[in-house]
Amino acid sequence: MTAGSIIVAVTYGDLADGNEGSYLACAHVLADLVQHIVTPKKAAMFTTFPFLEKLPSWCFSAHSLIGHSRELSQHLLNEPFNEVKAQVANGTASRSLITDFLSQPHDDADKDIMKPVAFTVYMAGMETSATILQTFLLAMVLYPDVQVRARAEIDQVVRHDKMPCLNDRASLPYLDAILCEVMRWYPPTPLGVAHATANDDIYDGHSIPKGTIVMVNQWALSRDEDIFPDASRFDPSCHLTVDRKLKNPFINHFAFGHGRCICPGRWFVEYSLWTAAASILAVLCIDHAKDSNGNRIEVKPEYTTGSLIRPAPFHCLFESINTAREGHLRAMMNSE
Ligand code: HEM
Repeated sequence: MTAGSIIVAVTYGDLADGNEGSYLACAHVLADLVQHIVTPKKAAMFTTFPFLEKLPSWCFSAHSLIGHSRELSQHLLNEPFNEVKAQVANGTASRSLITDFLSQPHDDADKDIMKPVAFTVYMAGMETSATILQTFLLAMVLYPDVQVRARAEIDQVVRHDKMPCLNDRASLPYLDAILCEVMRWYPPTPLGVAHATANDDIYDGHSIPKGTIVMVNQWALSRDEDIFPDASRFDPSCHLTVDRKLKNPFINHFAFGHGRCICPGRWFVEYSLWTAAASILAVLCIDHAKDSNGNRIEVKPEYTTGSLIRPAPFHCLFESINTAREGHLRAMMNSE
């Protein structure tokens, strides 16, 4: 929800109470449907047997899902946009991507482009950012030593009654290394995003005809034991040099894709994710939850499959460990 709310705020500004939640819920259902419709197995089937594309959609079991996802897409494409337009007309809109667009001269053709642009930003950013935050929490439960080290770094740099802020970032390299490792450990799009070659090409002696589907296997990159020994272990240190500097900037992470279509939201993620992770670690200890008998509930790193993966639901316990910072955080949340 946090990841989605930030992206909605940037894209559409402050929407009416209740509407933001309903759009987010709708977007979540749509993302789930797309996961069912666009699977790596189906992509392989359509690539191997291209004639399947010519068949009407009712030939496939996903037919009703496609219809429903179309309705949801139309809803998300139009409703938040129309709401912001009405806010602009009655002078209640807060600044956003859409208000910036509406404040400039535009015609219907521009509007037809702007709606999907906003929708794409929102859909591309929401689930990926949510996955990364969930993976961060999962890693903190499973690797308490990493959590303790990250909190110690924050407490050494930031006064104990202050929240960490982006100005502190340069002094907190281990936290940056954690975020790089979260992206490496379980990249949200393990097979990247499919592209097709626009022309015939030759790569490393292999001929690649025009129209070939090309995917970067991020999962293989993440499991390259030459670079990441013991790759299934969560180990932020592998992203740091001996003098505690990040080996590669976060925004160059392979999990953001490559080339012309590399994720344009990566700076946004860098700041929003850093702020969320730093705030969580500064205020809360994340631990295994306990069952009704007081026994620790074990957690395993289990993930959904598909083009976008996320951790299977897991239990964890949050305990406030700094009342002064907790007070700041609550005040910030209540002032919104
Ligand atoms: C940790 C979070 C994120 C990850 C791992 C991620 C990853 C990716 C990847 C792998 C691609 C495809 C790149 C390619 O085609 O090779 C992509 C595209 C894209 N991302 Fe992100 N993304 C994240 C967050 C965001 C956010 C927060 C936004 C918006 C605020 C965003 C907006 C986009 C857009 C608009 C595209 C399509 C770009 C294009 O086709 O030209 N992403 N992202």
